[in-house]
Amino acid sequence: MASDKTPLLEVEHLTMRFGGLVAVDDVSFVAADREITAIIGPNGAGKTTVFNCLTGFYKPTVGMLRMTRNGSEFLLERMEGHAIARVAGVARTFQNIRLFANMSVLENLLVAQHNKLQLASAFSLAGVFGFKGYRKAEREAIDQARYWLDRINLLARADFSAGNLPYGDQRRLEIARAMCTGPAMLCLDEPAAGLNPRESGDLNELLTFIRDEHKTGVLLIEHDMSVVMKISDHVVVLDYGRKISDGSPAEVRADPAVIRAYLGEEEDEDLPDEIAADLAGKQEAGTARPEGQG
Ligand SMILES: Nc1ncnc2c1ncn2[C@@H]1O[C@H](COP(=O)(O)OP(=O)(O)OP(=O)(O)O)[C@@H](O)[C@H]1O
Repeated sequence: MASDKTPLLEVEHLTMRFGGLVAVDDVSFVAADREITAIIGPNGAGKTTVFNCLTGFYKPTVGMLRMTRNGSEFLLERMEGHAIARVAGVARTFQNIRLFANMSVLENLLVAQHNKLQLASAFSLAGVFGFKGYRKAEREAIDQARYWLDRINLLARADFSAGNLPYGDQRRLEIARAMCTGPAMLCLDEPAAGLNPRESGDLNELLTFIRDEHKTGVLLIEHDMSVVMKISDHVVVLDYGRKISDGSPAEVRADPAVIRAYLGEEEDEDLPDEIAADLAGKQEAGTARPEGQG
């Protein structure tokens, strides 16, 4: 473990089997609070399965997932997905964009705050009668949405249909939507997929802002090494479901086990430096922008 900071998420001996296939095999790591932790690895390494276990999509076959929020501990493997999001404060985005394409940009951010508004409406009565508490909650939800739209430079397009935004803006709107839920940990599944270099730069800036200004832990699955190596505080590497490396970006980048996993090298402890340095470039070249986007 690379960091001595406060643990936010402790994953212990996580194993997920699908019949005879072991998608995640005895993986342990710690993601610290207020840090960006990246989970990387070749296709099929088990990264998304880890996310699915964390967010309640799957019940792990074995293992413990302990989340600490404001001094309270939550065992995620025992919780339902909605409680993981609402009580433990784990927010997530997916590999494919899941905005409400026909709703406006602003509405997408208000929908994310539905739980808060529902509580304030006493499950509809106070909302129907326009009670003060509800109106206040509604104003706060709009303020929160406007704050994040300003942050991602979409305030002027608040009334546009989300589905008509350029691809990179949609990606950042998804992150803003997740942040409107006030999470303790933000889980992002390949947020840089399909982004051009300028959009990747904007993404890096947004994620470091979330970490530094909102003191939120970020867990990131990412293939784009220009993003991973630039902004991560800590990198965990999976291959065939097993953890093969865990450390700072520099440590992981120079780890022969990681280079072998990515480049398919034979056992060789003396890999030349340029191959290690090449790792970033090769991964970048492999990232394709989805067809018809942006
Ligand atoms: N619901 C499922 N049922 C059966 N096998 C699954 C299921 N989900 C994932 N797998 C398998 O588990 C393995 C790990 O998949 P996973 O999607 O977690 O990998 P990944 O590292 O996220 O890959 P990628 O980078 O391609 O998204 C793969 O062999 C995949 O086919």
